[in-house]
Amino acid sequence: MISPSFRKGMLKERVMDLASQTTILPLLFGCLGIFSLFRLLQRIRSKAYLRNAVVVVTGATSGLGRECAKVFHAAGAKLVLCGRNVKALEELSRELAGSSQGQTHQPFVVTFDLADPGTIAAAAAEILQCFGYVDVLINNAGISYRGTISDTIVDVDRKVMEINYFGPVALTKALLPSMVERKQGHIVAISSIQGKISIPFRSAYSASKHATQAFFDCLRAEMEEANIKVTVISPGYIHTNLSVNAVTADGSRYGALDKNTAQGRSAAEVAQDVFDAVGKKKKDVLLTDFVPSMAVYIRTLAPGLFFRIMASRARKERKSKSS
Ligand SMILES: NC(=O)C1=CN([C@@H]2O[C@H](COP(=O)(O)OP(=O)(O)OC[C@H]3O[C@@H](n4cnc5c(N)ncnc54)[C@H](OP(=O)(O)O)[C@@H]3O)[C@@H](O)[C@H]2O)C=CC1
Ligand SMILES: CCCCCCCCCCCCCCCC(=O)OCC(=O)COP(=O)(O)O
Repeated sequence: MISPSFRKGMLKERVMDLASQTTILPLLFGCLGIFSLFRLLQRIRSKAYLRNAVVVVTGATSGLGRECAKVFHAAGAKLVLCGRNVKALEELSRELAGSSQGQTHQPFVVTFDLADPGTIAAAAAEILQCFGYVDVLINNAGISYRGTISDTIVDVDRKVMEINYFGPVALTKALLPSMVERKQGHIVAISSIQGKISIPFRSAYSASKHATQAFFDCLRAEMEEANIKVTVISPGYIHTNLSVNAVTADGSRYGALDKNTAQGRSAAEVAQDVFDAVGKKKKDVLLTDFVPSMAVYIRTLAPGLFFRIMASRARKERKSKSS
């Protein structure tokens, strides 16, 4: 037998439930609606920012650079494609022109070697001649490295620093005055999670990416007054030829696709993230899975633990190579 007071309590609870549902549900849908609208507006703003913008992509012959070229071109950017291989760049330029949907622009091609400091000023002048100015410079070109510090000749350290650090720095400095004059511009550096943490057997690569992070962080602060935006993007593994083209201790090509790289994210997907980050004028972006992201936090908050993990990683890798 249910007592009248108990029944009354239940009834009160049901009424309260119904009331809370009727207020919470519309509130929830309202918030979702506002959030979706906000994201839509953000996407429209990003696209408007990059439509008809002059975007320079270095390392456009393959991997992430090639995919960035596709994404930015499809969004209506005016591209300048850079690399060493003129045939590959012209092929890409034709492919982009052929795939055009909506209002797109025929890309220009500028070839130069980032490892040759003497070519960069002339390359920058050629880039500026394409459309008369540059809105966005994407410093994407780079090479990786594999080797032990003890076996690696210093020329290899210099080569990696030249391509990954001094080259992009020189190109940025050469294009900066015209951006400052226009009080408008955006510099993007494709770094790596290895610009935030060092992992064994990648000394030269990791050092070049740490230097990249530091330089472009300084640039962001110094250029704020001139309205020049700076975005540093730090991806984890991407499925590209980066490991195949990596340089080794004696300067020879590594020549193999590593398992980690093969299992990495698709370059097209990462290029879309790069587009979104640039469109939103983000300052610093990590594009990695949970574990590498955690590694960045552990390096900062518990460095001792991070160093132990890295030492154990080095021991294991050395053991697996010697067996
Ligand atoms: N793949 C990955 O796992 C990750 C990559 N990154 C970064 O992404 C960027 C792109 O690499 P990714 O696409 O993976 O690798 P790829 O090897 O596919 O592409 C590298 C690009 O850099 C260009 N390049 C290399 N050396 C030179 C040079 N001396 N002068 C001019 N251009 C040069 C290459 O052009 P060319 O035809 O002239 O050789 C190529 O277009 C790099 O900065 C890399 O460090 C960051 C994190 C992870
Ligand atoms: C939840 C506990 C977390 C514990 C953290 C353990 C630390 C794990 C170390 C993870 C290292 C990740 C390295 C990622 C490296 C990477 O993504 O590099 C990208 C590249 O630039 C690829 O270049 P490469 O030539 O090295 O293939």
